[in-house]
Amino acid sequence: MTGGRRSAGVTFAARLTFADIHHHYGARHVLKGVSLTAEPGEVLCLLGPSGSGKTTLLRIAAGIERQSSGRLVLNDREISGDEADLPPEQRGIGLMFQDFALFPHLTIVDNVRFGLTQLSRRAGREEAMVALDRVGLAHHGMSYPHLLSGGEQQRVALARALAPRPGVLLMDEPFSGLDSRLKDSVRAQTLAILREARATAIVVTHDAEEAMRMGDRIALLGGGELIQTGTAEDLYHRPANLFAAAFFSELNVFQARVAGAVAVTPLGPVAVPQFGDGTLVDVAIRHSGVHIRNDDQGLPARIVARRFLGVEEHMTLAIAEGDNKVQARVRAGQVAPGQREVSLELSDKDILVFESSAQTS
Ligand SMILES: Nc1ncnc2c1ncn2[C@@H]1O[C@H](COP(=O)(O)OP(=O)(O)OP(=O)(O)O)[C@@H](O)[C@H]1O
Repeated sequence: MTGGRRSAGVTFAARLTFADIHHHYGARHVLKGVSLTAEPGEVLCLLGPSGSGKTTLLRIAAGIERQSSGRLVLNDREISGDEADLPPEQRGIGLMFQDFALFPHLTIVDNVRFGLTQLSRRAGREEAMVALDRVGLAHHGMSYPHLLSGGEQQRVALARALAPRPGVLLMDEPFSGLDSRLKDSVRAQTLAILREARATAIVVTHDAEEAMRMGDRIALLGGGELIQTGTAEDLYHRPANLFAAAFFSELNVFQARVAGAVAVTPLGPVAVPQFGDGTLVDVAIRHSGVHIRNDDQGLPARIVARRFLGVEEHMTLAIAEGDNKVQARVRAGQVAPGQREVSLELSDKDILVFESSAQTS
């Protein structure tokens, strides 16, 4: 091996392309034509609710599951499709499971060596130590898993997955087993290690905030379809539809029919020049976009419920006219404890309008 310890263990990041992947479990169509590319060296977060097909897509990439149709291409080489179907160990793709379970009876270094079966025992141990060094745990090589904290065990699992230097590393909910206080620091460490190893990583999560914290890009899956791919900013500011918007923000949603380029909602009229008259639209207003004014010049409303959340308060408000309720997140302390009547205004940037999928007439 050439190079010193600090530069050792760098992977040759690969590009992985999913081309029109379909998958069925019996009669259930769980992936419906997913086309997606993870670029070399990027961290791509695969985000979606439970059952959207995230794990199935990873299993297909790893070669544990064979897709019903579609191709997988690593760099320019088909690894699964009409021409080829390489077994998992020949794909150069690493997989780190949700329950990163380590073998309790093996030392840490032997746990990491486990994925290096093609090497001699001695070379395997050396490579395992390089991988442990990368995650800052070389000094624990001769320990056993139960002596390590949850965060350290997670890093051992990461070292094990990186040790064979996969071109692409797949991680299925890698932080779900950690308690919430540990999660932030382990996530930051993992990201730093992935960057240093220059690995291409696909990270599955159902947590939009986690995807925003980790991903260079995010691919949002819903019902087996790819809904939208982009940066966190793209998905937050320009969601493709109501599903994507609701994944990234808490929303008040009102349905309205456009008349004269305006949609009238209980919170007032919203200009919608992009929609023709008669179009049924969903007007989504972020909870964080409903503000309490310091004067009485806005829309009158009454506080029905309020919950203190530290920096913010979550409020349920009844609009004076009609029987509508809206949710708002406001700065804590802005409204006096006993105050009931308030005046509302909206920030334009927190109003998102989509053609309604429920096109009833
Ligand atoms: N082996 C299987 N046999 C039959 N159906 C399956 C199998 N594995 C998954 N499914 C179904 O396929 C769909 C997609 O599952 P998948 O585990 O890929 O979703 P997911 O987005 O990873 O969900 P989660 O976040 O809950 O793990 C689900 O409806 C699931 O019930």
